Amino acid sequence: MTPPIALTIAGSDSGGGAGIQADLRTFAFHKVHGTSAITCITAQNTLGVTRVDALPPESVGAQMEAVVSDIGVQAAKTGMLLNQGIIAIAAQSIQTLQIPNLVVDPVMVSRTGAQLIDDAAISTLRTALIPLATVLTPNRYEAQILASMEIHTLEDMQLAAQKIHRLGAKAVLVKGGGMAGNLRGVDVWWDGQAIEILETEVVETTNTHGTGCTLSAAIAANLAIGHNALTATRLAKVYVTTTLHYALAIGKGQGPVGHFFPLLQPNVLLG
Ligand SMILES: Nc1ncnc2c1ncn2[C@@H]1O[C@H](COP(=O)(O)OP(=O)(O)O)[C@@H](O)[C@H]1O
Ligand SMILES: Cc1ncc(COP(=O)(O)O)c(N)n1
Repeated sequence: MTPPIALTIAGSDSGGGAGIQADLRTFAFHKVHGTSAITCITAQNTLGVTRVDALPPESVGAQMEAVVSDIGVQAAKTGMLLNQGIIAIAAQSIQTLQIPNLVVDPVMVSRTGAQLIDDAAISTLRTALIPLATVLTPNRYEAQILASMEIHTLEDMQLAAQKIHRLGAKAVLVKGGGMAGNLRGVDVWWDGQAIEILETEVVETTNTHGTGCTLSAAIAANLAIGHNALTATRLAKVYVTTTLHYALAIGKGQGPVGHFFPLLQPNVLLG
């Protein structure tokens, strides 16, 4: 068996809900072999992040080189890259290793609005990494920074997607999880030709930890399988909505989305 192969370049979430843990689980449930280049280690649970340790940028570059030179990848995604040095080496390695199909989740601001990386890192993300993206997936707050505008309405999401597209990504998906009301289930796609509104039902749960990581990993998995970028994104949106329906009520805070639904029928594996 020779499965499709995807690479996640992202941070570790000790609580298992987001970061590389969510990415590898998402790849597996798409029958895609997951590989990883770990950028940082967070001490994290459902209540928040208590500590972050970055890996040296050279370590991130070496992990990418090791995976691609031997195993090869059909798609990659980036998640929490943390600092300017890691962003620069990730961007450089993506080019020299000629990684096709890149999903950039520009992890900069949490859903609560807290900025996670400094201004120098945001600048390198903008100029070095975003232009390499096949699909760029900012949340509401990241889109506000990248488009230099406030986002309150569906029209604002559309305008922001168009403005951000000028940074050089092939397609931009402005995600609606941080919006109000029904817009929480709406993402806006712009690829320079057509606006597409990707809408699913809103799932009423506070257990939404890992939605962004899961979405971008699912897009990368679908690209590795061979879907075009818009189809890959539509399928990923349905996948993340399903994981919200099966979200895990664990911990004292915001629990993670749940990926086990294909295993819940009797007679699958141990049943
Ligand atoms: N309550 C919800 N119901 C349905 N879809 C949601 C909900 N919250 C987030 N999503 C979806 O999850 C994906 C991730 O979006 P978002 O939560 O905005 O990203 P991030 O985790 O980066 O802040 C998007 O496709 C968004 O539409
Ligand atoms: C290591 C790591 N990477 C990314 C996120 C963002 O998570 P979300 O998918 O909820 O936006 C996180 N909380 N931790």
